Amino acid sequence: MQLFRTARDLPESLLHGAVTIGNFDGVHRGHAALLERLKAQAERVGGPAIVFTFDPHPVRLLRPSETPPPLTWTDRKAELLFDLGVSAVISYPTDLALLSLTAGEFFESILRQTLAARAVVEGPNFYFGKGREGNVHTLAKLCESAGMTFEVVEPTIEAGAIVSSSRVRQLIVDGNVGEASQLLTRPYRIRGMVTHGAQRGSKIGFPTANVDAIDTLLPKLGVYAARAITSQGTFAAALNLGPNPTFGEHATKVEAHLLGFSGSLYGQPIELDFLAHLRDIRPFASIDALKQQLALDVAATQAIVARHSS
Ligand SMILES: Cc1cc2nc3c(=O)[nH]c(=O)nc-3n(C[C@H](O)[C@H](O)[C@H](O)COP(=O)(O)O)c2cc1C
Ligand SMILES: Nc1ncnc2c1ncn2[C@@H]1O[C@H](COP(=O)(O)OP(=O)(O)O)[C@@H](O)[C@H]1O
Repeated sequence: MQLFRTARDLPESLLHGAVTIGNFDGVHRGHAALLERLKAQAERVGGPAIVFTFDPHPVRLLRPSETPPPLTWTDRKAELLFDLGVSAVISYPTDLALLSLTAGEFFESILRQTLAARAVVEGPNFYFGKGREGNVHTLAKLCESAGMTFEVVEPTIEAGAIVSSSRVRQLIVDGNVGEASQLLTRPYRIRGMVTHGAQRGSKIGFPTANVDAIDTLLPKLGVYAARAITSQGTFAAALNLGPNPTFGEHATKVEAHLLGFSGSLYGQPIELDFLAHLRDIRPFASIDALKQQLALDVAATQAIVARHSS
């Protein structure tokens, strides 16, 4: 299981396998179903199961203003793909040279010369080559003439609709993180670095790690039950994503109170799994009223995290 950030000088073990190309943002159940077919094709041809993905997403280079933040950072995506049994992930450093290849050139350069693929697996809405000129019909013909197997995997349907990264993204934007987790293979996760806040949290008995430098999509503002993954262990966490109106602070921040933790997290990386939306943020008439509500949020978090762990 290896993540490659280049397609140059790949080891021999990555050649002659089954390949799928795509963004795999979030790594959802539709992706998981496609990877089952990828693994079956890999076994059939006696080679590796390879995911070829892009970093950054091609649209980020072509139309930056139209690109929402991704659901997963590259290392996380690779970790999730490895958990689903993929042999290797190639995260291609997307550049304009790659994006200007025609469908035929892309096929020749990536699938034939770089990977010497024996089988290719895609969903029906796969497009490739300059201006998205190639589709599954183009690819089927190219594969046939090159003697490669090509398989199209039908999309996964859940509750009457196709499972897609954009559907997961919408659920997250709506704060519906529980439903998003159902469509993903794991709870929705963000990462960041712990910075200094106003130093109020410990004074009121609920210290919070303020999390900065988040590089993926943020859920709707609100209070959430979460799980915090730190270098000092994994903890249940009551999370506030938004302002602190009780203190007249209106800037959005992400802060997590870790249950059963004491010590310092300043300057350290942290990852947060969103398990459930608890309530909206609101101003409280007094600090005591806020503290009473925080105690309820902590109890709710404890119950939800316990349910997730069992
Ligand atoms: C689970 C949780 C829920 C919170 N809910 C609210 C809220 O509804 N309204 C509010 O004004 N502040 C809320 N807070 C934020 C506290 O006001 C905040 O943690 C405190 O101001 C500490 O800020 P500091 O980290 O900058 O010191 C919440 C914090 C947590 C951890
Ligand atoms: N249970 C805990 N949950 C979160 N942070 C904690 C906890 N215990 C100690 N800390 C530490 O205390 C800091 C938060 O304290 P706080 O008074 O809210 O300060 P700040 O306003 O700088 O975030 C965290 O960044 C972390 O280093």
